[in-house]
Amino acid sequence: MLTARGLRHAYDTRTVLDGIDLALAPGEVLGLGGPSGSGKSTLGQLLAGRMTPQAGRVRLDGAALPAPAPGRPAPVQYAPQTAELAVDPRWSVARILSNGGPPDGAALSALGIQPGWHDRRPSELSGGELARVSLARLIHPGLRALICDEITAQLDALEQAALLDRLTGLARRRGIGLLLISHSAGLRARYCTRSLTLVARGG
Ligand SMILES: Nc1ncnc2c1ncn2[C@@H]1O[C@H](COP(=O)(O)OP(=O)(O)OP(=O)(O)O)[C@@H](O)[C@H]1O
Repeated sequence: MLTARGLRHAYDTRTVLDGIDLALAPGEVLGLGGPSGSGKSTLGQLLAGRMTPQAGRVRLDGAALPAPAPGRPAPVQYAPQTAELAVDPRWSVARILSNGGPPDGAALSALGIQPGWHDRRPSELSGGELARVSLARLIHPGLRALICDEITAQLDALEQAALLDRLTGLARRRGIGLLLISHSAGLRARYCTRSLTLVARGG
């Protein structure tokens, strides 16, 4: 179980999040909405340990998130909106997929990663294919929670459904908690068992 208690975060003097509590159970698909600038990406990065909250704490099964180490991928991963910016454009798909350790074969097959893509560069994939590769590189046997930050915002409806059907199925089978950050209430209603909404803070 990934939990957050009393999270607070400010950029300079501007408080973006304050008093945020959240729990993400294994295999749960939880939605996170809220207006632009309300702090969804900030919260996602705090939950994945990419930033440290100025107050409050994030815990995985009651313990602090482990520090990243070579050969030990983080149990909570953050998938950003723009897959192109998350991968090295000079690398082959095979290299991208094996960068954090041996590729997780079952995850590759669940996400529909084709062997024929392995020798290609990111620019030689469609947006939907690259989004799948970008997600697959984050999935490993020890993954407990995946924070998905508007990962389908740049995809058409068919690609969006193909990716989210595959990803939510995999997460439920493996007991991976998914946080789906999305502006789309329809998407959250379709894929999430429940949804939280951040409100914009003044000033
Ligand atoms: N590194 C930063 N330095 C200063 N301010 C930042 C930084 N990152 C985000 N902010 C500000 O914090 C607020 C929350 O940003 P955040 O990206 O978390 O919101 P969001 O809800 O994800 O927005 P969107 O839906 O548009 O992606 C915004 O006003 C943003 O300008």
